[in-house]
This record gives sequence, C-alpha cells and structure tokens, in this order.
Amino acid sequence: MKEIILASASPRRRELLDAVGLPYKVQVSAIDEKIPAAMTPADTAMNLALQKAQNVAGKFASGIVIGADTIVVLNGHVLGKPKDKTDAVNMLQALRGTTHQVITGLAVIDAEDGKTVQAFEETEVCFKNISDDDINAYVATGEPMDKAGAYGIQGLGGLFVAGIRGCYFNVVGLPIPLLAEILKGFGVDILRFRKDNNREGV
Ligand SMILES: Cc1cn([C@H]2C[C@H](O)[C@@H](COP(=O)(O)OP(=O)(O)OP(=O)(O)O)O2)c(=O)[nH]c1=O
Repeated sequence: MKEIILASASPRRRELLDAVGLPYKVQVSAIDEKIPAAMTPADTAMNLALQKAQNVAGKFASGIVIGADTIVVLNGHVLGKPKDKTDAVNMLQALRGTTHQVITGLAVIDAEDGKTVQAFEETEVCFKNISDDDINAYVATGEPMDKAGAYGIQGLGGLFVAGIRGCYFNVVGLPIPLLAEILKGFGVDILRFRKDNNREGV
C-alpha cells in the first residue's frame, strides 16, 4: 500500500485517522489560509483543502496526500477560526438558536502521478439558544480559539448542540466515510488494508 500523508496540523484529524487504524505520517502544509472571494462555501473548503494537499504533495516523490479544511456556514456566510476572544463571542452569539452547516472540503493527491480528487461533506448542526453568560464562560476556556465557528462539538461545545443531521466526523474535521470512499480510488481500502485486522477492544 502506498504511504498515506496527512497534510494537517489538526490533532482532531489525527485522532480520527488513528481511530480507524490507518497508518500515516504527518506533513504540515505551509499555506496562508486565505478564503478566496466569490466562491461558494463548498468550493471555498475544497479550494483550501487543495492548497494544503498540493503544498505537501510537492515535497514528496510518492504517497497519497490528504488535505482537509473545515468551515462553518451561517446563512451563506463562511465562518473560519476566530481571530480573538471577541470574535469568538461574536460567532457564538450569531450561531446560537440557529441551524447552520459545517462543511469539510477534502483533497486527495497521489504525489507520484498527480491524480487529484476533491469532494466535500456537509452536516447540519442545530444550536441551542445559549446565554451570553454561557458563551463567555465557554470562550474563557480557550477551547473555541483553533476551531471553525468557535466551537468544538467533540468538547465542551457539544453542550450547545441540540442535534445534527449528517456525518458527525465531518463536524470534527474529517469525514471518514467520505474519505474512505475516495481512498478506494487510490487503491487504499480502510476496512481491509491489513491482514491482521483484529480490532478487539477498540
Ligand atoms: C465546527 C468544528 C470545527 N473543529 C475544528 C476542525 C479543524 O481542525 C478546525 C478548522 O480549521 P482548519 O483550517 O480546517 O484546520 P486546522 O487549521 O485545524 O488544521 P490544518 O489546516 O493544518 O489541517 O476546526 C472542531 O474541532 N470541532 C468542531 O465542532
């Protein structure tokens, strides 16, 4: 099997790949994450994912490179990571009581021949109508600062979520089922890639 290279600094993405037992190495991309103007939210996420994957693919002669980018979309407007605590408070105030979308764009590149596949997953997240007090207490924990939309559903931010429709892993930053489908086209079968596939105790 070709080597898998995750073009990401996100600990969440590593944890999600670890959970399915796929061996990989990490090479963080060196791109300046600028949200391109005049693109749909899905195209924005896929474009950023592509920039990350291309940047890393250029450093390797072979291997399957995975790039991803997660954004939150409220009424068609893209929310990335908060710039500071005030920005985080503003984002959470805008998100409370809403149903919004979380989109993760994926780009997978075979560094050897340049074959590239892009896709995105979209999940709807319904937020409770949380109080300013709760927002301030949450922002004070620091958890929102490195996360799109200023929350982490997998952490304390999960307390604000009334429900979701769609892929949970997508919200956390890597839509594993979609990625598994894409990787099959690169000759990587997550379910069957090793002979000794004993997952007892996982
Ligand atoms: C909405 C949401 C986002 N996030 C995270 C996932 C992503 O790591 C982050 C969005 O930022 P990204 O720019 O997608 O990723 P990153 O900067 O963390 O890592 P890299 O660019 O190196 O791949 O927000 C959560 O962890 N939980 C959530 O509920």
